[in-house]
Amino acid sequence: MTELLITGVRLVPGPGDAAGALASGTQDILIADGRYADPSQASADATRIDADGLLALPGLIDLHTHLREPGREDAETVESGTLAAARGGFAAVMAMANTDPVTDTAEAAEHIRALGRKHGSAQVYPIGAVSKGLAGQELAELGLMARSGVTMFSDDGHCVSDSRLMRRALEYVRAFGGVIAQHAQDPRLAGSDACCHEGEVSGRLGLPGWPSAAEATVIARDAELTKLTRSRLHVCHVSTAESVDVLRWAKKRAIDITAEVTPHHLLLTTALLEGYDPTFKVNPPLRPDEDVAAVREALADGTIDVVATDHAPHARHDKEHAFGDAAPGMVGLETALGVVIETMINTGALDWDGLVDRTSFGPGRIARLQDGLGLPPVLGAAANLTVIDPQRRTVVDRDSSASLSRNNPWHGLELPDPVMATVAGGEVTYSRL
Ligand SMILES: NC(=O)N[C@@H](CC(=O)O)C(=O)O
Ligand SMILES: [Zn+2]
Ligand SMILES: [Zn+2]
Repeated sequence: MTELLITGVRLVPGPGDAAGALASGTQDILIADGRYADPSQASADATRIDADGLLALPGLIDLHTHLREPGREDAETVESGTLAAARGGFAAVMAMANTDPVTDTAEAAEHIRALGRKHGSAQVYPIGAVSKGLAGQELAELGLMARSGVTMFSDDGHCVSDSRLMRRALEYVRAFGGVIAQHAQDPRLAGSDACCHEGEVSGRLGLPGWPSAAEATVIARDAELTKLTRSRLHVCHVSTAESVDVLRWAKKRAIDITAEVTPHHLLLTTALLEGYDPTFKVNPPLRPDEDVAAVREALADGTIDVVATDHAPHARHDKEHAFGDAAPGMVGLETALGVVIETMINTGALDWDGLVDRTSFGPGRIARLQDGLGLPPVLGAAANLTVIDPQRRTVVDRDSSASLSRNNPWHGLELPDPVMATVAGGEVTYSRL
């Protein structure tokens, strides 16, 4: 029997009152053989972690991680990416399908799961592609992938722009309670060269524009298709006020739609593009202040359900190019919780229960994860826990990252650096205590 006793920690079990959940407040938490146990039964030789003054949250879950393995192990591997996840407080990550080969079969999904079991410092759940090879033509083997345990499907990196294919995908996953996660980008309004929010800055810098309408119109169409098929839709990386309006409208009509916002869209703005530094190139692009305010407000009121990182590591030789030619995407696993604390807790927009909902319970509900993930700690359940010091702050240094990539937009910024220990699936995956 291995026993871990976390002493004097203040537990934030999250909103709601689940039967048998540990009470909120300061206490000792015992994890015996990976499961929550009665701390009064701890043996004398239990490993002790002194967590006086720290908070314990249900383990974070990231719905949107790019691990790059198989195919681009020079940018990230399951090992390095999940190490970054553990350092960021994540107990589990959902791995996007845009690898090489694409995760578009049950075998490919099983391969990701096996890599996660072998090398993972976080639990790894594969996301299946919607279309074969992400080509947007033919549906992938959604049913077979579902039978192998896949619950979420996405062509992320590409939009499922064909309305008929989107309708078929939504119809298909409805049978088994799956969800389609859409990268909302109308390729006719924002093509593959679009790299800057369309507005004053894009005009002045001479960068191809990505209008807000390219996102909002796809969300509106997909909401209608979700209603038509009585299925379930999740919207990736929502970035604008117009998209938030569409989400509010859809939710009011009881359409089964959820949405995520990234840490970078909660804090960074279009103004950063002035220096043409490709570190700040991302899809969808960074937006102006008004949009940042709108997505924060939407996350606070629940119109946007969750935070998801869209951790998108890129090797130097793909990123260090002229702005227009560089690969889009930025890393984010290690800084995500710090950014959410800075933008949502330190501003009073969310309380700790709200943060637990947006970073753990919400993602767990959307992806329908099992294994004690996204739930309040309950005696007997597998432990997934993030221990934090919300006061701790650091200047971000891209070179101290566990990620293999250095496309870090937070480099040089002072941010909360809260994560002290992470427990995933009953195992301590990271600790600086
Ligand atoms: N966000 C990005 O700019 N890039 C992502 C793909 C995506 O999330 O659309 C990537 O895979 O690099
Ligand atoms: Zn995307
Ligand atoms: Zn992505």
